[in-house]
Amino acid sequence: MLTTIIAAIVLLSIIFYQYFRKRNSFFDSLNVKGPTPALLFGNLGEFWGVPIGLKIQQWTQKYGKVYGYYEGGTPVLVTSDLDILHDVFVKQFDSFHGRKLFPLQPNPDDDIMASIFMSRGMRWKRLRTIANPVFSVANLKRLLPTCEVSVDNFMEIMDERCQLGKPFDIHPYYQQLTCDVIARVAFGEERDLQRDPNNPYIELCRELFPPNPKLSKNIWNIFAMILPELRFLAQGAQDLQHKVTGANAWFVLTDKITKIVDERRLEKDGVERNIDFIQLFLEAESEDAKSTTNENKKLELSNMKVTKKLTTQEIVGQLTLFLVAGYDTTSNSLSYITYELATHPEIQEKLRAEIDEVCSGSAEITYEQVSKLKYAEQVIKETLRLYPLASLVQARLCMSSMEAGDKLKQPIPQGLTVAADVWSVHRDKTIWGDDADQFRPERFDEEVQRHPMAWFPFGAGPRICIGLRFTIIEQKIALTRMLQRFVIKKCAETLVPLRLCGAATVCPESVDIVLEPRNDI
Ligand code: HEM
Repeated sequence: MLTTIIAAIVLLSIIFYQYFRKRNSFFDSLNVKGPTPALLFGNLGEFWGVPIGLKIQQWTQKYGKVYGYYEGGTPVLVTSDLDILHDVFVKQFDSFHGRKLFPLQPNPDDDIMASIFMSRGMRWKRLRTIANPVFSVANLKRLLPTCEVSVDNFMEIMDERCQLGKPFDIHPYYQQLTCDVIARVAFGEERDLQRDPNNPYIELCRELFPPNPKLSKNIWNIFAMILPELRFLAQGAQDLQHKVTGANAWFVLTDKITKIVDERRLEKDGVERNIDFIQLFLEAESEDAKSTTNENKKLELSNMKVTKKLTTQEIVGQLTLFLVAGYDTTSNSLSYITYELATHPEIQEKLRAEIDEVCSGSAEITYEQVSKLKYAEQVIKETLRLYPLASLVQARLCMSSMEAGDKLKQPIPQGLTVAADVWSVHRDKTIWGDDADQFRPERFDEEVQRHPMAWFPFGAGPRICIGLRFTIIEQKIALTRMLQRFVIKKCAETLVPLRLCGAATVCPESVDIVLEPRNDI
């Protein structure tokens, strides 16, 4: 009996060992280099304590512009080659319309709440076609006054911080601001959430973007990464855990937002409201859930017709995503900008001069004024060049085997994830010059012709960030009000250089500054 058990254990060990070895030789078979994977974990262990985007950048320095690593059992091809990136994100979109799959995410093809972000194929096309007009110039103009209300409330808080005259970390305040803005424009929130200790969203949002994710919270995630074939077991275990300990932040948020959408539906006609995303989505709503089924196959964008209808669950899915996407990215961007302005007083002065010239004397900021803030736009672009904070999501799943770029010797196989190393591209001296690591917004002023993939903090191609114009407006309004009133100063507590952390996005550990009132007005 004992001998049989030992023999079985030995046999199983040999089978597992062979299986993991074969799995870890995927890139060898494609003749693609990369960091050596550990038998079970692949290269997961190397992400410990380092944001993934930055680890990938370090590997690029070692292995070059195309290499592969293993996220547990999932091989990921990384590239910073501009032509391959252009093929994957733009030219060959029909073969790369799916995003990288996260280990425990619901199946994007049949999740009834799938957002634009997660969906793919026909379903993505349909959701994107419906959501695009929400961010049209006409709607952005209508949303601008709502944004201003939030920024005015934010300025009151900043006034108080200024009067205290003490250093403080501005990042959590920007998080409150962007959460408030998106809650107003997405689902018509009217309370000032920035001062509300019971803000129903902020802690949930923070939970979804922890600066230093704890292993214990992600145990099922890690299990699913190591054994993707058994992810259904991890999924079941996680569901059970949620039943016992309470749902995770995403589901709590979707519950809250479902209630808001339901209440709005019951609202009588004629209630006066600022325009918001719910309103815009409800106009495109339908009960026809069947119209959402996806055909996860090669897209033929040019021949595709889409039904302009949304189900209630889809509305909730989109709103939850907008809240989460709009909150974290924009607050990080504003924090990085504040750091750069504090450490580059001459750039801050130049930006202030532009703001004074374009916006002086007007109580409200108009869309036309925002559009004239060219230097502000350069400051935002340069910040996002140095800190492409959302690089993790700049990846695609190859939906059908495809040749990409001239430098790959064989087609990219179906099912392989291709990730962009945006940090390396954005700091590449051959693209940006010897001062690539310096903060110099003027570089976006020059008439230099660059490759279309040289700067892409918002992604590229048909799946480029839908909130791009919205976030630029929001950031310009916040910067305008800040510089109209204060001088942002670095202080002994300012971490120079910044320490970066984060998981889903790369964020500054803290941005400690002092606000001084302007003495020239
Ligand atoms: C500084 C601010 C922001 C940055 C850096 C950023 C960055 C990105 C990136 C890199 C992507 C992936 C693009 C790709 O895969 O090619 C993305 C997608 C997306 N973003 Fe943003 N984003 C920002 C703000 C926002 C805001 C304010 C919203 C909504 C209000 C938003 C909504 C979305 C959505 C819905 C997608 C998915 C688009 C699709 O798959 O079709 N983002 N964003």
